[in-house]
Amino acid sequence: MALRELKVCLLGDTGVGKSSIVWRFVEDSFDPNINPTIGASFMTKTVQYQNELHKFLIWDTAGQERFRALAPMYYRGSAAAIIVYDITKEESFQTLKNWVKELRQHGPPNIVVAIAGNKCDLSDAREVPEKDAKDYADSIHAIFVETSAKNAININEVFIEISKRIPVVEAAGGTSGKAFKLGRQASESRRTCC
Ligand SMILES: Nc1nc2c(ncn2[C@@H]2O[C@H](COP(=O)(O)OP(=O)(O)OP(=O)(O)O)[C@@H](O)[C@H]2O)c(=O)[nH]1
Repeated sequence: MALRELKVCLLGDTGVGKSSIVWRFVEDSFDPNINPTIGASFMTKTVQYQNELHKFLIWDTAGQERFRALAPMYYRGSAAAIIVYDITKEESFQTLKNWVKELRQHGPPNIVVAIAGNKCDLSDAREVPEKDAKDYADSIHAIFVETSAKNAININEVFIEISKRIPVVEAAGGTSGKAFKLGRQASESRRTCC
């Protein structure tokens, strides 16, 4: 079975739950006292997707402003970016829009963008309506899902949706296996910028 390495970075304000999402995905656990990330942290997880193995190389960036300038090191060369906001913090949704702009200007041209509205277990304190976020995600052709790292809601789904949007690698020109071409994306057409 073919193994593909997919570099993925997580972006978003501090405290929105980026590390908790990664921890839930890789270790299937939740630490309520997790510390803020310093710089960035790295974890991997391999999952089967159709007839391929997808090894996610996950860079979890620090959301604090003082680390912001480091982000390009992590989104450069990424197959996908998961931009996280906190559904109980409107400000974190505005920050997300700034990350989308930055990726458009400086990110890889074909990067898959996934928007994760985290802490959906706190819907009583919601500040960002799900429909507004979904409409915005649709307008930029991004994956959208509301997640809860705490209650393990929709975490695997984010990565499955990314796998679905990664262009298929097809053998081209006979059976030598030496030449490859990128196939059309399985899902809807989308802008090439993000
Ligand atoms: N209720 C709830 N709390 C969460 C959830 N995800 C994370 N948290 C809490 O939110 C706080 C921040 O989580 P982190 O995962 O450290 O956030 P981060 O985005 O990685 O923050 P930085 O590393 O500073 O960028 C922690 O106290 C977590 O326990 C969630 O889905 N629901």
